[in-house]
Amino acid sequence: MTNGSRTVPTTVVVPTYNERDNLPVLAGRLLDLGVEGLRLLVVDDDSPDGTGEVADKLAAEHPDRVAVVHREVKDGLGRAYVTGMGRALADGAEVVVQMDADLSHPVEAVPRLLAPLAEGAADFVIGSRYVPGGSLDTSWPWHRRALSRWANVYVNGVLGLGVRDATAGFKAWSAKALRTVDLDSVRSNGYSFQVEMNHRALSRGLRVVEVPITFTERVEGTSKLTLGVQLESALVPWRLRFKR
Ligand SMILES: Nc1nc2c(ncn2[C@@H]2O[C@H](COP(=O)(O)OP(=O)(O)O[C@H]3O[C@H](CO)[C@@H](O)[C@H](O)[C@@H]3O)[C@@H](O)[C@H]2O)c(=O)[nH]1
Repeated sequence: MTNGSRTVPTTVVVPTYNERDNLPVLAGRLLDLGVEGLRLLVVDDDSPDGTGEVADKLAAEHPDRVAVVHREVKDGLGRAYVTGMGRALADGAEVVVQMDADLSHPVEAVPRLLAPLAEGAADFVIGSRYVPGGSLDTSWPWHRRALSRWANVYVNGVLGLGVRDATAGFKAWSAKALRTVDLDSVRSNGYSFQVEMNHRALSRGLRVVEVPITFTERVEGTSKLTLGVQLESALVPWRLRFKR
């Protein structure tokens, strides 16, 4: 990303667990975007399918553009993001993008997520399925569609965030915004991580813009959505509301 004539160091953080077939496709498309200063940071949790080795190979092929953090056990999406975002900031990133490895988030939309940050119009940007122009792949299972819609109504009802896609996992953050949310004290680990990040950011006065994206159902691999993640998601908005 550039700001005037200056290249802005931009890191895309991608958590992976069993994404062997998806990761090389995602990496290739990200590196081919033509976004100046863009790097990829993979956070892998010792995936049994060998995703970590695939990531190491990508890093060896693109030493200036791809890096890998290996964690020893599967420890959840939220903590993977906290680790990856912290590392990106420590390495000098001024903008951090978060996205899934499974190609459900459209790679070509990354520049549209970066634009409001470059223009100074937002502190963080949500790739949103629920603003005009955004959409959900019709092949997403009906129960996931219903759960996603319901989660947004629920979260906004409890917390009044005022964002249309409160659980979205495709976002771009300025470094200042990530420092303001105080990553190290984030507690949520499933997709309520997204809710907690929004809540922290908005309650600290940060500005958000939602840009429309089309969310596509993954082709390879499986979702890691568990009952535990869903229960956490039901409880987290209340914990945040009463600040416990
Ligand atoms: N390192 C690591 N990565 C993980 C873990 N669990 C999941 N991931 C990675 O996190 C990404 C998202 O995981 P999925 O399991 O595919 O997510 P999902 O259920 O489809 O949920 C997506 O949509 C939700 C909104 O509907 C989002 O809230 C969520 O963040 C994600 O984008 C993938 O790249 C996956 O490999 C983990 O424990 N550790």
